[in-house]
Amino acid sequence: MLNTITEEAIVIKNGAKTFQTDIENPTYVLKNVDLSIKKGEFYVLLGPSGCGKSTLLNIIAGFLDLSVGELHIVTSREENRDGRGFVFQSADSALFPWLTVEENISFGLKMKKVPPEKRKKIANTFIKLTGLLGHAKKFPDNLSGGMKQRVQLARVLANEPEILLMDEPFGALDAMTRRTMQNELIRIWKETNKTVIFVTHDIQEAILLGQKIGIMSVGPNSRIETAYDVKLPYPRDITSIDFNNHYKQVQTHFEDFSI
Ligand SMILES: Nc1ncnc2c1ncn2[C@@H]1O[C@H](COP(=O)(O)OP(=O)(O)OP(=O)(O)O)[C@@H](O)[C@H]1O
Repeated sequence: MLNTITEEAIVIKNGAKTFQTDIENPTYVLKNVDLSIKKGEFYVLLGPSGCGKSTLLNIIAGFLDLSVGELHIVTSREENRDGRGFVFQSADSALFPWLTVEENISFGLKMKKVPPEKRKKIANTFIKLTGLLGHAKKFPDNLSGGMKQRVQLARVLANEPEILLMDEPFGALDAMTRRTMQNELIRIWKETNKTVIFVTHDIQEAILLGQKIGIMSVGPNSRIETAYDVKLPYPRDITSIDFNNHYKQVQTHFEDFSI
């Protein structure tokens, strides 16, 4: 069963972003971006390299501001920023190598002055959820790429964000580990009911994961050209005829350039 979708969690109206200042006619990376993501939805941002996917994700994360337009984030937190958790492509640069798996996962809780016993309990919950049982006392250097990405995900989840922002989180993993992590992410999303925004330039990954795919046009002036619904049940079979039909339909948006 798909997660229940009831209301909007993220809305962008007529958004634009330029990194240029002090000129009269700036070049916009993003222009006329309209986006609406429902609470509990798994939304994939798909587009060619350099079109502005990470820029858009960073705007939703609050790391960057829109130059033009409106961004609305709806979470139940007093500080909306607390409602958002960001998973980076590289776990190596996100994790602290001098802390164990458990310490990495509970780091944010320690910063929030959560008492040690409660920290341990929360860390254990997410160690279990992300399949890290038996690895709590290890250091990141002694883990595989997939395990490190699990730790990063567990650390983000331990802060209980309502919105999970993921920037090509499996891009650096080998093909088999990547497939395992994709399946794990779907399981975790279903168990936790988060809103997920997932960036990729891989059409197959987009169809495998997303309920909706925001297909971005080539930059500059990139926008969400189409919000494409993937009405396939999970887990999805990449060898099925239905999957292949979706693939062909999405691919038509990218026929003029390689993504
Ligand atoms: N801080 C910055 N200052 C200036 N230009 C930037 C900055 N960040 C991104 N850009 C430019 O914005 C455009 C979009 O970059 P972005 O990284 O968002 O694209 P992307 O779609 O995520 O690319 P990729 O798939 O290759 O990671 C690029 O032309 C990039 O050079």
